[in-house]
Amino acid sequence: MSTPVVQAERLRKAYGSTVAVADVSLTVERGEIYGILGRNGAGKTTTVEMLAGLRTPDAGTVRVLGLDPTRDATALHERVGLQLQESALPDRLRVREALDLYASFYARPADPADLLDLLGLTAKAGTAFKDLSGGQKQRLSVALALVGRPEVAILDELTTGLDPHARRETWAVVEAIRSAGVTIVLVTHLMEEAERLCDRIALIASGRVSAVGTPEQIVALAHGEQVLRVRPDGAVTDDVLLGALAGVPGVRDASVDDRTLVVRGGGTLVQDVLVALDRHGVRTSDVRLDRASLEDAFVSLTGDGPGTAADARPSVPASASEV
Ligand SMILES: Nc1ncnc2c1ncn2[C@@H]1O[C@H](COP(=O)(O)OP(=O)(O)OP(=O)(O)O)[C@@H](O)[C@H]1O
Repeated sequence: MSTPVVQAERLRKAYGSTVAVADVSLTVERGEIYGILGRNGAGKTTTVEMLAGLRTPDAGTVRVLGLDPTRDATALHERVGLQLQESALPDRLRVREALDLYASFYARPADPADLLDLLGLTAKAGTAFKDLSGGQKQRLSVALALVGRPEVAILDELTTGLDPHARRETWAVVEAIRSAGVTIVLVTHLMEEAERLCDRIALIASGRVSAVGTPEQIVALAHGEQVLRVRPDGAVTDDVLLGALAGVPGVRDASVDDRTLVVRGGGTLVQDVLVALDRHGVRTSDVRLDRASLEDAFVSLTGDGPGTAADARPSVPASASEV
């Protein structure tokens, strides 16, 4: 196997008495979109700032493309593209001017016209920064991160504050960048974004990695595969419902919520549960089967309750699933 693009081992970083990153290890392979997922304050930004050489770890080691981001900053500057949260440019600077300016920092920059095209900004080349929409500003910040033709792009909270349409457009851009051969480290607190884009995800909670895997593996790690909801016809007591499931294969967990039986498990769960209920005289015409979501997995693996969504930034639409 080729050398990993990013290899971080046992990273730690504290700000005074606040331990932002307690113990983070991760390995990013060439060509993947690697997600760093966790709620606000989990330590994601501090982690990627150490990967980018902007902060020196208190302990642990980082290698990016085999180099040390702090010691070999000059060599890595050409090879790592960085898009940090809420990047700002002078109001009057026009899109094309910003790209030309950034291109001048590199020996072999990308063609600004190609980048504008890739990011859907060609029609905005002459527009001042202050007149761009939120999504266009984000896409410009990605263009600026890519202008040095990096092998790795680190993108932090890329779609925070964007409406669902702009968010989807930005996701398409991330996929296009990966198709162009760039390895991507994507920081996000949005479940949907991680699930949709990432090949692998590291779940981070309280400065530690609580799980690493493909979105499917993480979901499976937490819960198995299925969540079944059954609403009985007519009045049935909770005891009868739960009693009917005793010893049924595949059932891992069952509860009753507002007269609905919620069963988690795997295998032939639906069939096993419906047969068991029928045997106990419970009739039902309202059955729903969901795959356990990444959000369920997150709660189960990190111990963070769903109420944590209240910590999310207010600019993020409520429709997005947040951690
Ligand atoms: N420069 C700093 N000085 C002091 N504390 C900091 C600093 N930067 C971050 N922290 C604290 O470290 C912890 C981790 O912050 P960090 O920004 O790495 O988390 P995050 O997961 O990226 O969250 P967010 O998405 O909100 O940026 C938080 O408690 C934060 O308040």
